[in-house]
Amino acid sequence: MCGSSPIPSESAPLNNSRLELSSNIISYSVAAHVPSSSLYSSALSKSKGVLGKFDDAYVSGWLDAMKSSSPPCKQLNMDVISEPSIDETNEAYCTWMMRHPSALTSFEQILSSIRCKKIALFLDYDGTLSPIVDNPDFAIMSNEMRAVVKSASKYFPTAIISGRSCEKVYKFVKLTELYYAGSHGMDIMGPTRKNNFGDGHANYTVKNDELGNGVHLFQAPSEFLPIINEVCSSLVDITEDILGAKVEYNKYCVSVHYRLVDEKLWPEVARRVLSLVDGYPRLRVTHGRKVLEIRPVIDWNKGKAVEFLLKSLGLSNRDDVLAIHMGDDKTDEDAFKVLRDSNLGFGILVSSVPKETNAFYSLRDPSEVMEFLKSLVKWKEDSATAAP
Ligand SMILES: O=P(O)(O)OC[C@H]1O[C@H](O[C@H]2O[C@H](CO)[C@@H](O)[C@H](O)[C@H]2O)[C@H](O)[C@@H](O)[C@@H]1O
Repeated sequence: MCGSSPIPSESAPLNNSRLELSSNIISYSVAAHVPSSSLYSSALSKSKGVLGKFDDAYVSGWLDAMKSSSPPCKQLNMDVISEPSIDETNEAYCTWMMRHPSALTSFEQILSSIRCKKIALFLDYDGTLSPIVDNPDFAIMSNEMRAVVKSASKYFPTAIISGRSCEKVYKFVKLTELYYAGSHGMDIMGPTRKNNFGDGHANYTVKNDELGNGVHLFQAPSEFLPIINEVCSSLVDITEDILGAKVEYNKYCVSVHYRLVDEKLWPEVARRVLSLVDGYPRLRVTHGRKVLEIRPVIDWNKGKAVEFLLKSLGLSNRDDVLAIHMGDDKTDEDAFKVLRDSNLGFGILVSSVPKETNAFYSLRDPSEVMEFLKSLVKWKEDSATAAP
């Protein structure tokens, strides 16, 4: 599985190209893995005349990233993709685990570092709280996972930090007691009962809405919204003939999924997306797990969102606070790095294959995430019972 180079490079070169998106639009071509030859020719001919600098050499840089952006799927169980188990991994994975030990087997060690500290929890959604599935609309969180996240939030301030929009991730999680940082942290909401955060921040707004009556604590400049809407519509148009391509609107970002696109057409997906975004100097393209993400060129990411939330919660610059961020994606590295560099806490990478990471610990998959959260809650409950 790991081959001669065991560390997949999810951070392969992404340009700072620009792009934008649309409204509540989700386009999903028919779910099938192998497009017909007529679809091939349709998809390929559509691109003629727009390539320009987006030639094969340029696109191939992206292709490497696209191919390595999610572990290969070994088994299909219903709609859930089971990634390679630890039993199937080779020596490289074991070596990697020595550098990024399991947060479960290291739980006692973790306890020794968090005892007497106030914990803040930052949780990615896709691939961390829910398993990676083919169709992003079906990335359902189990009731058991929801229950343990709810229990954790009773003891620790807990935030979901996702590439999805706040509204969308809230529809999956459905817990009003949490903080939500959607669009990779560009849209942050908190529960209404704790509405004294964000004072003095330039982008602070308060607005009740359908998100459990939450309040907005931070938002990227609203001028990006029409741009994103426009780009989203264009992306839907230019990918409609690519079987399996899906465009997902995430408010300040747009995702172009290619998980279900035949691999032969991946260069075409990249070419079209890069070409379109190139016309939007204020947008750029990054990649996640079998997804290209179009987002504003602003200095904001999941790491900044973690810092913002810690400050908002009165938890920054304190020796008695320890933050834990758990995530599976390249975008989670910004949060891992902030915690590592500032000594504010540590990251836990959720991965069943070796990856370059700034996280200290690792967990294999969402089921291990759930076990870890359960252990944290149990430790807290036991400590409360044992207290005089
Ligand atoms: O930060 P996250 O919460 O991890 O969001 C990142 C992207 O997650 C979703 O896509 C990923 O999960 C899908 C469902 O399992 C999967 O089909 C897709 O291939 C993955 O890339 C979400 O749909 C994207 O919009 C998020 O940006």
